[in-house]
Amino acid sequence: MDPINVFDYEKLAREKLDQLAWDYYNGGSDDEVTLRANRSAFERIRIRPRMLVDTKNLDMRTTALGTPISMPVIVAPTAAHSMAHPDAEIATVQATGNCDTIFTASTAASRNVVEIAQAATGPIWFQLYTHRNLDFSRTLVQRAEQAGYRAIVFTVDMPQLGHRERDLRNNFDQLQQLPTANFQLSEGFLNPTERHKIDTWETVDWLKSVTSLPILLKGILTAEDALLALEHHVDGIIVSNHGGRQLDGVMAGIEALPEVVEAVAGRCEVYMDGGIRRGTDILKALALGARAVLVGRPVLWGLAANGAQGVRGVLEILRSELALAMTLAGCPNLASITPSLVKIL
Ligand SMILES: Cc1cc2nc3c(=O)[nH]c(=O)nc-3n(C[C@H](O)[C@H](O)[C@H](O)COP(=O)(O)O)c2cc1C
Ligand SMILES: CCCCCCC(=O)C(=O)O
Repeated sequence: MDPINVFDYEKLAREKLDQLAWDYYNGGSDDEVTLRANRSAFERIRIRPRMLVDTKNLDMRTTALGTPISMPVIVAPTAAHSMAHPDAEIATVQATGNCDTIFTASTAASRNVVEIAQAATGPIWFQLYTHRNLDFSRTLVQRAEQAGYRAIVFTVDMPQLGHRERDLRNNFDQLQQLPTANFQLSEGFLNPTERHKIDTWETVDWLKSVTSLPILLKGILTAEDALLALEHHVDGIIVSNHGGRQLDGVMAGIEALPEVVEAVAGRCEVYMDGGIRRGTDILKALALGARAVLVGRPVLWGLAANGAQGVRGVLEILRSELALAMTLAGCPNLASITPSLVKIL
């Protein structure tokens, strides 16, 4: 039977992936409290649907930093897609473009920034982890800009890798063993373990000085940091706990979203990720002020299950679930999805 929800893709991925890849993809840090919270927090938010609303001409199109997208769903940056499928990021970027939305390429992708751009069939963003050698990072960012990426997503929640016990038990040292391609782009091979360990707010200023692309900070969870992000003139914030893979015990993305949205007060775009698995999850995130959501693992499950077709299958399921949720909640368009649509228990 064809998958009818993204959890069906998760089961198919489980059958295809070896234990090491499965654990790397699906695992979180420490006790995985935050990983579970990313899902369970959605259950504490209930929808207040409106009846007898004309939703015949349902419209879920929006823009992300000015780029038109067909639905408020964007593909999150995730490392090393070659562990899921030999077509790797080439399949993912093409399937995402064919769904008319944005693909975010990870610094730790298994294909390099230029190859991914050349294969793209739609808009792309580039996610940055800085390198100890900031000249290398500058070159990477500028290469992304030249290759046609439309924004830089600077991930700020990883001064160091989280304590991922599944990977430790599998003897999987990500920093040494992840199949990454960008680190081989420059003068000779640069070891991916040579991450820049001292990102500070000055790094945001540095980034602004080396690119004219809009900058989003990914990994913000508090009003305090959202205000600092505004002081440093970012264009967008992605409320995220890195899929429960960094500091265990932090708030779920959906729990942190309202305080960030309130602090930002419309001064930049706010996105969220973590645990989005259903159209109703997307509806709740939009009601709490996200402009769009990002999805991580479900895309990897689709890729593992059936390459580009699987990625497209996952994104189309999310689209049709969101359409149904909007119809049943009486929301003909995204503007009609407001905080009054939800009640937090
Ligand atoms: C296997 C895996 C690899 C990831 N790699 C990156 C990465 O390279 N850069 C990054 O900013 N976030 C990375 N993330 C975090 C995602 O961008 C995103 O925040 C998270 O997966 C969202 O949660 P979800 O998987 O529940 O949708 C990764 C997540 C996973 C599961
Ligand atoms: C440059 C090597 C670090 C890769 C980390 C990938 C990642 O973000 C993850 O969550 O895993």
